Amino acid sequence: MEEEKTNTIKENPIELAQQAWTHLELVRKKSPLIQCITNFVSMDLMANTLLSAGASPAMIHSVDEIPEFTPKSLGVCINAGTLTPDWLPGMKLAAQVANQSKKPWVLDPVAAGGSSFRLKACLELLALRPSVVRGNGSEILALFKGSVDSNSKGVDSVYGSSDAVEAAKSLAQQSGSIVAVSGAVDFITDGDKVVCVHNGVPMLQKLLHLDVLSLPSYLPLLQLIHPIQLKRQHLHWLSLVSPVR
Ligand SMILES: Nc1ncnc2c1ncn2[C@@H]1O[C@H](COP(=O)(O)OP(=O)(O)O)[C@@H](O)[C@H]1O
Ligand SMILES: Cc1ncsc1CCOP(=O)(O)O
Repeated sequence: MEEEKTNTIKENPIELAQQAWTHLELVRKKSPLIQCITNFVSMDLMANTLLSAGASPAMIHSVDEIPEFTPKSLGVCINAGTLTPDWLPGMKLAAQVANQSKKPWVLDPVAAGGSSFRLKACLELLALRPSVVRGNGSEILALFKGSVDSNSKGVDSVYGSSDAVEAAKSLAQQSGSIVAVSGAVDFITDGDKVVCVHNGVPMLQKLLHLDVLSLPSYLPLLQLIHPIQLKRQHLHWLSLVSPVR
């Protein structure tokens, strides 16, 4: 059904696995620096996951350091999970410095539809044109509609990922970002093509930050693989290197 509605891409799984391995080896060889501005809940896990991939994480969020530090990183991950007003300027500055230094950055708009403050902050970050936006169905729909969801359950989604595919495509077209929606099927779109990743495990809904689309910290690593521009086929390897699958 989803595949009929969307302009989906069929990939050769063996070729993808080979590419994924090559990419992982490259990450291990280069050990790139990834800056993360993320939530207090999964901060440790994000750092350890990046280390396990072979990267070098740095949880650095002070506006006093970002102008010097962000250009040294390969890419930046910005997660709004435990957002407070005092962290927002650092997030915005890191996004701007990343753009100026042509470094990719990923926006994880956690619980974007949960409150007016959070929604406004996530929309302001979205306006800074992230390379990748990664959210669950509720988060992507909230960004697309630009409205708070009265049914919001905070960080959990009240919609399936397939409910948000068209919103993700429109969001990608409007923002110029690659948009990834997690759920029973993970969808990744550049606004035209849609990659469907069918290897979800229900248990992953009950774990924080252990699935690949919930590992936005991995996404800047893709800059190593394609130094010019993040491409949707490079996102596919992420589905193959999850620590849980
Ligand atoms: N119903 C499901 N069946 C199988 N896998 C799922 C299901 N829901 C989520 N997943 C898996 O869990 C991952 C995390 O999805 P999700 O729970 O939407 O993320 P988040 O923690 O950001 O809300 C997905 O990428 C997918 O692999
Ligand atoms: C439970 C919770 N509350 C605020 S952020 C958060 C965790 C979000 O998890 P992730 O970092 O995987 O998006």
